Amino acid sequence: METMSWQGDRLLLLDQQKLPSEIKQINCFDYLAVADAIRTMKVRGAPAIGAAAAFGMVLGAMEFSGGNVSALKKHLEKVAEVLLNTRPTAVNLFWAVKRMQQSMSVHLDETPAAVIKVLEKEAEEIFREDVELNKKIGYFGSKLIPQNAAILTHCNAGSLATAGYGTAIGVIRTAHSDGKQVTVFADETRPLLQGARLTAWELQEDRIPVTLITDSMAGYLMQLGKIDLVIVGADRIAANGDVANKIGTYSLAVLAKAHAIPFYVAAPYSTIDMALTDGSQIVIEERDHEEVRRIGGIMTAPVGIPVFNPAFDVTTARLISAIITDKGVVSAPYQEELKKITGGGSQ
Ligand SMILES: CSC[C@@H](O)[C@@H](O)C(=O)COP(=O)(O)O
Repeated sequence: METMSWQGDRLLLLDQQKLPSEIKQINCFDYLAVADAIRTMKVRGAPAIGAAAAFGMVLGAMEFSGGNVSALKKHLEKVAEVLLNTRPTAVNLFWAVKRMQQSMSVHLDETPAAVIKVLEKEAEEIFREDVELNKKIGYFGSKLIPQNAAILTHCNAGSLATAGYGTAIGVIRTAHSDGKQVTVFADETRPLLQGARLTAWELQEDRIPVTLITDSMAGYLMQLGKIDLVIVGADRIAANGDVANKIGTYSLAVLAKAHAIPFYVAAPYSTIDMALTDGSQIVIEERDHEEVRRIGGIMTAPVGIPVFNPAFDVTTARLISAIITDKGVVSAPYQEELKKITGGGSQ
């Protein structure tokens, strides 16, 4: 089942809040619905958020009536602001919206209808390109995966988190199809259980062997020698190689280092933010405290108990064995290599 599909007049999204107990699709007929789906994590995962926002820009443009192209451009600045204010950490969102705005900048002497067509083509290209990038990440990453490897992953960096195929899960998927007999341990990923609800489901659907563990079991499994490597996705990679990813990723990287286990990050170029010199500059989203007080909507803590709920953390570059990108595998020192991958540009 596809994460999203563009229907010409609306964006169809697989509602990831409902998975795996319900397979439900939602129609987004306007950009506000797309913004809401991103904010409420019906669509989530850095590249998927970027692609959804690109289609949100198209829907925003389609809602524009009357006026010339410069009025459309102004209207789209408002649309972009709404989309960009949904979630702060994944840079792919900012990258995709900026790319959409740039795509129209060379068509400003055309009619609004023609510009809307340009925007639609660009969003479709962002979507198509993401699948292609993931397959390249899979190709480069699979070479790092030994035969019979037991792989630990966190959150969901699979086809659900992207336009398709996945980044970290894309590497696992390629290694599996290369005949490497891999087995996966999926962290459940509190508080929203992307590992339990999404990764476990996605891998089971694809018949890739997967065992679910709670987040706190990872260290014990490493101590028992049951994990050969860790691979995760990323929401934003700073110029020095520091990586923001789902909360809990940093703890895994520290554990992996303590047990001398390789710790890999897989991400496309659109996740690299050369404008930030290091991870301390990454804005970490803090989400609703009820997400921690409840599991699956059921209260598991005293009413009103103080909570801290950062959705991401930053793993320092020195803990990362290598970053697997669509242009190849890079290792420390990261700055020069990441610059080459992005062409030196910032988002
Ligand atoms: C290819 S997805 C990479 C990351 O976006 C993923 O690991 C992650 O942290 C997702 O967080 P989420 O809060 O579910 O959007």
